[in-house]
Amino acid sequence: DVSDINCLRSIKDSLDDPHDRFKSTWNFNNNTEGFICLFKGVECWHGDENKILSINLSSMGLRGQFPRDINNCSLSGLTGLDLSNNELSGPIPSNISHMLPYLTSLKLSSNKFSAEIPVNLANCTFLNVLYLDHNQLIGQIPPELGFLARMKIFTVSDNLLYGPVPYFQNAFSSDSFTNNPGLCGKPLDPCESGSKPMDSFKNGFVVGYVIFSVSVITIFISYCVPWTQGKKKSEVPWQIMLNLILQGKNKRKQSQQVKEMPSVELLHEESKETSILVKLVSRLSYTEISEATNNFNEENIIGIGQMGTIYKAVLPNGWLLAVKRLHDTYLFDEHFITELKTLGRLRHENLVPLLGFCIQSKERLLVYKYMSKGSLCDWLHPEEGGARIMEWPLRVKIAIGAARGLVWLHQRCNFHVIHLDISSKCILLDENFVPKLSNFGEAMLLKSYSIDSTESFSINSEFWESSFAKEDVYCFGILLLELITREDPRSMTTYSDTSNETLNNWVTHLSTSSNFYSIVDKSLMGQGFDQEIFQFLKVALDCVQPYPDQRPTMLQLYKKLAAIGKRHGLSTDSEVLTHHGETSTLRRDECNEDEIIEV
Ligand SMILES: Nc1ncnc2c1ncn2[C@@H]1O[C@H](COP(=O)(O)OP(=O)(O)OP(=O)(O)O)[C@@H](O)[C@H]1O
Repeated sequence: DVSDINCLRSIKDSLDDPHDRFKSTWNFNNNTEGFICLFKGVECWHGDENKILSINLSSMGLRGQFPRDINNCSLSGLTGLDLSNNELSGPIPSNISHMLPYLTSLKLSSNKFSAEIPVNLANCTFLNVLYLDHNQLIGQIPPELGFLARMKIFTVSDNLLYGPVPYFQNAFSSDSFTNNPGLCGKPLDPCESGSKPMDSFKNGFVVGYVIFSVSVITIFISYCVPWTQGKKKSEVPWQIMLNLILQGKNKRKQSQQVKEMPSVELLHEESKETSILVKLVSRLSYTEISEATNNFNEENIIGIGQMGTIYKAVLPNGWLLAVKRLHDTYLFDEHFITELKTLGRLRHENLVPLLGFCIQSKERLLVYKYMSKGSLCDWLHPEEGGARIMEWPLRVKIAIGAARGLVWLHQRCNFHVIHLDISSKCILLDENFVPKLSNFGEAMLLKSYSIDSTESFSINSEFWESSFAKEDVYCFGILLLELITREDPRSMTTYSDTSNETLNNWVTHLSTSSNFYSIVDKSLMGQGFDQEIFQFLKVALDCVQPYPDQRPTMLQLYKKLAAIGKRHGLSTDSEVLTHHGETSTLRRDECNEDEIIEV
């Protein structure tokens, strides 16, 4: 049958067979009936007829994606396909039932298949055996698979699945579902009330949010990964998944990584140091990023910072990203690495998610989630002619959220992060105006505990407390003043060589100003918030005290702001307040392995 021969041709073309385990036996220079039945892994209905019954290409070290043109095989009724124990990646085709309608056995175990299990599999109504275990499949098991009445063997263990196990007519043992981050329900532990997506709106929202976050990443992977080289191709999904989903389950030895960090001089495309960065953040394809930004088209520029130009990137499916393209490789390599080694491994609701990076010859790219409302600076100081209303409650929300992010950075277990560049420019706002700290290019990463005082990163916590962290507190104070006065502290430093002095003069002027009303943003006055604004001002002035030990810690500051913000329905953060206590550092045994890590 010609179609079966073409089917095999397309499979041969689409799979990468680096060890030549099957391709050399698939010789098409033969026209005798039944010649394909002698191909390795091919079984025919009858040995003298070119009609394929099943294909078994397991354990051959094959690479590539699920063979897309396999649908030619459907005419004769291919019933078995075994691609298990290879290195295949990418999604399982969403139209698999059209490709292989007569499948009775599908074995895809131990590969790197990602994305969701296609619902369409439920239309392969003859399926008896379905092995999808040991892959990187995400999302829920489509409940429709439960309708496959003939299914005798089914396993999805060791994937990234979550949500309820569907009801199957043939009950499968728990082994079929183990080692997934969030599967529940028979035969596993019962789902907590709410883990079924439809139980309530709230829970539906939570599941939806997870799906949304994972989908963004997955889609990004599926568009960007196929163009990356060699082994990297298969590593990317794991990096992202580990960062975003399994953080608690699969924590890295962060303190060790502090020591392993690459130095600037050694950073180039294929260096070992670059591969260390790959352990932290996904390495992405230059071609894909370039395409998503319309070849770094001027029209895609959304901002120009000191370190680089920010482009809006649109993936083919419409998802939005922000790409920072560094201006000068040599000057900014250090910032580049610092951003990756700090922000790259942190996930928190008040930090902008850094999704990936790219190093290609002189290009250095950082890829972030797109924050649709831009930076706080853009809102407080719009371009000439633009007027942006910022009500007081919104400013309170932003201040508290940003403080929350900073407390989290200062109080982390394992290592602390000091931002050292806090300003309204580094606070990005998502579509709900949730503030997200960005620009970690100058951040400092410090080990929380000096287990071994000879280690270069060990540092006396008292010294750390009084100098570095209080630097962030000072900058946060300036930020609060900016929120209250709507004056741009940068404008005070731009034209002056003695910038700090000018800034200090401004602060002194504000703190000594006898007339509170003269310094507050006029648009805020008389709205019923005057007393609150005054309380904020007092907190801000505490932060900008000349001596670091006179300033509050970030935690104390956060608590004060949160107490003021209560009136606006902004709940205090129990994780930060009760779990981390009053002190600036925690004893190691107080460290909770599951620190707040939010997508
Ligand atoms: N993830 C993002 N999503 C949406 N817009 C962003 C994002 N990151 C940056 N921007 C926009 O690009 C602008 C420039 O950002 P960028 O971080 O490069 O410069 P900056 O804040 O001026 O800092 P610096 O000068 O220190 O590099 C921001 O003000 C913001 O409007």
